[in-house]
Amino acid sequence: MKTEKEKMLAGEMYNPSNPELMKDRENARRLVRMYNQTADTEGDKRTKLLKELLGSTGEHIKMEPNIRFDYGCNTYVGENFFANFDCTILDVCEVRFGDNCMLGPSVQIYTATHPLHPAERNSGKEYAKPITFGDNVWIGGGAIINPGVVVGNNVVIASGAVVTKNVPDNVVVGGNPAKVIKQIEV
Ligand SMILES: CC(=O)SCCNC(=O)CCNC(=O)[C@H](O)C(C)(C)COP(=O)(O)OP(=O)(O)OC[C@H]1O[C@@H](n2cnc3c(N)ncnc32)[C@H](O)[C@@H]1OP(=O)(O)O
Repeated sequence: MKTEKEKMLAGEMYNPSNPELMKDRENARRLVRMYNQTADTEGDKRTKLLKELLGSTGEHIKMEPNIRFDYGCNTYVGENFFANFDCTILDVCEVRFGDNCMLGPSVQIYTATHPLHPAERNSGKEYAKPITFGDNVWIGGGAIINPGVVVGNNVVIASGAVVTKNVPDNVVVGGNPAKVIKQIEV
């Protein structure tokens, strides 16, 4: 039989009050709190904390405080990752970034979701869908990425976009819901 954690990562309905999951979230909050209390002069400490918090990182990673994660360990970032202030990643399912990805301020990435039917939602059970980004993705400030979205390579997501569907390679998308604004010749 699957554990609640295995169900969660598989995108199935799971119980978030499960003790193992609560412990994982407490650990993430501890590391996030330490990170958000660091000074700008403590670059090495920030890198060390991010490497402890996240599932994996490249050599070069920078995130401006404050950061927020549900688990941290379910987020995997490639080489040269940068996130500006106030990045929120609800990584109930996996969030994966390729290389050279850059996030503007207040970007929000939500794998977490809930049943639409009120009786099912009120049961307390919930589920999530993974989110994936290719290489060379720039996400503008205030963009929201919804559960289950797959973003291609060489993509620009305009500021304030709400991305609800998959995004192909080499495009700029923007708006709510986000649509292709222009192609990028690569
Ligand atoms: C890592 C960091 O810290 S980044 C710092 C934070 N900075 C940002 O978040 C800025 C993000 N930049 C943007 O959103 C820009 O608008 C870009 C990069 C997406 C597009 O820039 P450009 O290629 O110069 O596009 P341009 O200004 O020519 O606009 C093209 C069309 O898209 C529309 N558009 C531009 N930005 C947006 C937007 N954020 N949302 C919706 N539509 C937009 C324009 O109105 C225009 O529409 P039209 O053709 O009907 O007139």
